[in-house]
Amino acid sequence: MENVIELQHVYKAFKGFELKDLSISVKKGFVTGFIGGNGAGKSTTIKLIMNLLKPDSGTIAIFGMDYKKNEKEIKQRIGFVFDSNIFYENITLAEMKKIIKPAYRKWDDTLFNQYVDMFELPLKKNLKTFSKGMKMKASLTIALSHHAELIIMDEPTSGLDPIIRSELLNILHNLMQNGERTILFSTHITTDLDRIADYITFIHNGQHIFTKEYYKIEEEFAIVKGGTNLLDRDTEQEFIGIHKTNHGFRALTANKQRTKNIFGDTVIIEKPTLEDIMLYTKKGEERC
Ligand SMILES: Nc1ncnc2c1ncn2[C@@H]1O[C@H](COP(=O)(O)OP(=O)(O)OP(=O)(O)O)[C@@H](O)[C@H]1O
Repeated sequence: MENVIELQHVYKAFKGFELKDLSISVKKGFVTGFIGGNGAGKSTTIKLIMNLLKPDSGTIAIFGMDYKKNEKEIKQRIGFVFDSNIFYENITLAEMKKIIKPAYRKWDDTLFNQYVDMFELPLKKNLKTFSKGMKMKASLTIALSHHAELIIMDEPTSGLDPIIRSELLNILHNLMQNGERTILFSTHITTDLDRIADYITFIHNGQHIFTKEYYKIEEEFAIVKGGTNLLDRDTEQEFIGIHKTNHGFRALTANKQRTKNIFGDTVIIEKPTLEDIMLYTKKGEERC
């Protein structure tokens, strides 16, 4: 399967933060949900992927190409759906289009007008009067109007109400039907990914924890509940993180089958959410 994005051993340091040896790939034709808590390094990774930041070491290939030689070609094929605050606010959407259109070889006015109609966006109103949801749709319209093959979205649903979020997720779902498009979608609203993500990439504290097909996460990981009498130094090692109360424990395992073999019927095993995986990974780290 073709990788549209490939990071190999990428290292980037800021004062007090490091992205460490990040090797991740994003597969063509799928939606990859990019998750991690606040400050995990999602935006930094996206900036590296967009060439808005340079890695200290390691390599980044987009569509198999390198930014040093092929920046223009790569940028033609990416649509970046950014945080609404980056918009030039004192112009209309029609004026915005005029500025952006000449930069793209494949700009398509018909498509632009179709999305403007579909999203019910006003062309002649100042962008600063747009709501967050409208800004998101305007940003997506621009990405789609130049036939972007790779759409990168940094926290696209944050700050949107549930109705607009749901609408956006439906739009993204429909966009994926031709199999040619790839979406990388960073979020900490993990429930949004239930509906559209094929793969999940999880980073924590600047480190890549895993990239997995969504359905495999549910096959491999599990929430385990039982009495604290079952816990000792050895059994605790089975879990990524444990939460103990007076009544018992709740823990996360990355090996559901092994946990079943060890604990049998003495524990309750449940399906984890992505939020559980993020929370217990943090808990596990605190325990160390
Ligand atoms: N230009 C910069 N200079 C110095 N430190 C930075 C810079 N950009 C990001 N950082 C730091 O890098 C860390 C990771 O930030 P980043 O924005 O990548 O995280 P994130 O996963 O996107 O978080 P959030 O979900 O809160 O947006 C943070 O500690 C942040 O303060």
